[in-house]
Amino acid sequence: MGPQGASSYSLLRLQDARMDPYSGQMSVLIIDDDEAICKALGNYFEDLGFIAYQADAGLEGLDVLLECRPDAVLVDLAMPGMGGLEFLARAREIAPETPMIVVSGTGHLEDAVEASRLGAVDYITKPILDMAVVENSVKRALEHSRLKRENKDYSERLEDLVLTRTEALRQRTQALEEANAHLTEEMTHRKKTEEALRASEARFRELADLLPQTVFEIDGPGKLVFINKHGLRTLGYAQEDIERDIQAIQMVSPEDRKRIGQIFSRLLKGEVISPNEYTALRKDGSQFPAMMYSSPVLHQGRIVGSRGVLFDLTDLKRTEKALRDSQARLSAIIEVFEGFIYTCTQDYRITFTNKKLQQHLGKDCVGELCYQALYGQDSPCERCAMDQAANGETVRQEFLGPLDGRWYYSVDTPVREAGDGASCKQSIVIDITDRKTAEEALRKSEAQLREENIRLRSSIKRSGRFGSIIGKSEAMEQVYETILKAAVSTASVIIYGESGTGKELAARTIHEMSQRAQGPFIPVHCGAIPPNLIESEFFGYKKGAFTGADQDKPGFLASADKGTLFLDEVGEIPPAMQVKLLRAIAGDGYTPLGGRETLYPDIRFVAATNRDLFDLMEQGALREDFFYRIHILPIHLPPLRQRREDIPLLVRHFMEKYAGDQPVPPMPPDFLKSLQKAYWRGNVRELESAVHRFTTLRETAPQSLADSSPGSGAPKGARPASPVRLPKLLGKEEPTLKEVAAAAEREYILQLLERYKWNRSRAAEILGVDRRTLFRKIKEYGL
Ligand SMILES: Nc1ncnc2c1ncn2[C@@H]1O[C@H](COP(=O)(O)OP(=O)(O)OP(=O)(O)O)[C@@H](O)[C@H]1O
Repeated sequence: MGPQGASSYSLLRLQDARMDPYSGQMSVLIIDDDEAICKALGNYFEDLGFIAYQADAGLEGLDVLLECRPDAVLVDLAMPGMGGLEFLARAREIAPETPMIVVSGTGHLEDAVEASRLGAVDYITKPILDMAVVENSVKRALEHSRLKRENKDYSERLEDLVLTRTEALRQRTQALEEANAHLTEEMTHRKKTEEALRASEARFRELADLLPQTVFEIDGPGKLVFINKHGLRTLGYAQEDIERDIQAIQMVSPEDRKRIGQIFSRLLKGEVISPNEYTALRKDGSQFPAMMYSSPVLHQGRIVGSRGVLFDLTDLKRTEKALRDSQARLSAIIEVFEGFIYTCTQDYRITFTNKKLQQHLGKDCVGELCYQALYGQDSPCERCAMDQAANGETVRQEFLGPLDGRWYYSVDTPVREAGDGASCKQSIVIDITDRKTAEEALRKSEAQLREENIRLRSSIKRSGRFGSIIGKSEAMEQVYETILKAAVSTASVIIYGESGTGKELAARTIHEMSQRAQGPFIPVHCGAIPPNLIESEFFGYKKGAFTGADQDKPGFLASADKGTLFLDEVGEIPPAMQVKLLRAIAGDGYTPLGGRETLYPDIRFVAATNRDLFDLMEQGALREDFFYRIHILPIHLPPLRQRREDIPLLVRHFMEKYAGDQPVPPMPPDFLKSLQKAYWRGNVRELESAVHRFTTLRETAPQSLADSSPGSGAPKGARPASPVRLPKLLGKEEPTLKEVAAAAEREYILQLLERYKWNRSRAAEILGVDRRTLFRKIKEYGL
């Protein structure tokens, strides 16, 4: 009997019976040699919706089991051939999971036990009185089998799950360990990097502190985090300000702060920012122009801030302004410049002409050939300085304009244009016709002057007089030459000569021949001024400057303004006064005693001395700087004994002078001879005195005659003074007592001076007065 198709089985019933939650028809194999039972059971289960397979023997049952794989098996025990127990044993091998239910008519307990041992899940005895018993048993068996299957599946799935999860866990643990190791390595690396970064930051800041520019660092949000020492100083902050609150330091003006913010955000995006100009701000609120260069600061590939340098542009701006100003001035000068200015290229093309030249030519001539447009030539001018200009030389020359016959002075300079060397020449041309004419006139007048000079010399030769100076000896002619030179110069003059040689006379002549002749000539006898008064005498004083200063008094410097100050006996000025005088001579001015204002007089200084100034310098009595300031134009007046040929002229001159309106008295025959032989230690002054005495007293024995032997130079012992001859000297019948005393004093001083060969120190000693007092008396009495 083959498997038979089952009648429809209610799925709903199956689901109600919770036998099979999944879709699909259940099947049951019924094995029984009793056909009726087999059929009844088959029909019954087919009615239930099962597919019912039927077999009438054990062996056939095994085949169906193998082929159809029923969900449950109902098997009889006692069957011909293979019995139920053997089937169970064999079936357990083929389909161990399929539930087997025994339906037997024997009812032996041993069979039931054996069937159970062989895997039967239930044991139903025949006759089957209620098919529902079989149905329930099958359903239970199917449920059990399902549960078992499910359990097995679940166990298997669980195992798989555990295995999968365990593997996943292992992998995750391994990944975590690896990640941990990586992280640790990363952290170490980062730590090292950060340490290196900190060290390099510190080095950067140390270096930045050495730079002479403002170096700063700003973080991402735009806040100052570092500024070097120079920056602090430039912005007027102190180290404490940084320590207190570095972010309070504002480097730029409030208006520029916004701009900076925008620039930093661009910088943070990695943009390259070109340098910008800002108005930098100092702590005290003052501002200055500055240029800022910024570059991004990278940390691990990320821009975290910026670093920059701030340059103070004050000097640059000032220079730029000065340059602009000077350019403007230059343009203004070019605009009003009275000469011609033009530039041209190396192929003689005009590139620029100034207004003056344009007016002169009636057009600008730019682009035209210079030699044609300016000089009316067919080829470059012979004097053209183009080649020299190309070599970087400046050429100055005078030339006669070929078109107008006027004289010009030109300065040709190379014009260097950026990059291409001496690409063209600039010429400045000035009309010098007037100067040339004046020069010509000057040359003519010089020639006339020379002629005049010659005439003057020959007139000196004839008359033996140069201004008020008498003498025509060669030595004196040389003196006149130097006086003339001194008269046309403004340099300081120093006159050397023994006492009485005419130093003051020479100084006065210089003054009278100079351009200052209309100004005052102030002689100062420095040796006669008491040291304590010297400053007030020279500088003058203001009312109230000291006790007794009851009104302003101008000093010698004020009196000599626009004239000549003659410093006689210059070596007698004390060194302290020399310093002050030096300043005044050098143009630094002076201040009167008790005054506030510095005065700058316009004075020509002429000094004189009968002493050796080098000796005085060595002794420390004369400052070197003072000496070199006054010793510029020296004049040496020769002593009278070295120009005896001038004596007759001088005698004649003085005799006329002292005779006044009276006729010149006749001179005894030997008198002139004796005068020419005398030593004349007191020089012209002494000679003048002798002639004076002769004219008034008819005295013919000058003291110097005593030393007339040639080579004699020193007094030969003192002799008693002659009685004083007063009444005649006074020229007055009844002089006052004061006049008599003064005349006696004058006469006695003169006698002493003559006796001691004008040795004033000796005379002062005998007179019991100091040298200054004696100097004063000599001047006072005109000795
Ligand atoms: N060459 C001269 N011709 C005419 N007079 C002269 C000449 N030299 C000197 N004298 C007269 O001699 C006198 C003295 O001259 P002066 O005072 O110029 O001499 P000094 O060298 O300045 O003397 P000291 O050094 O003593 O001041 C004056 O009266 C002056 O007129």
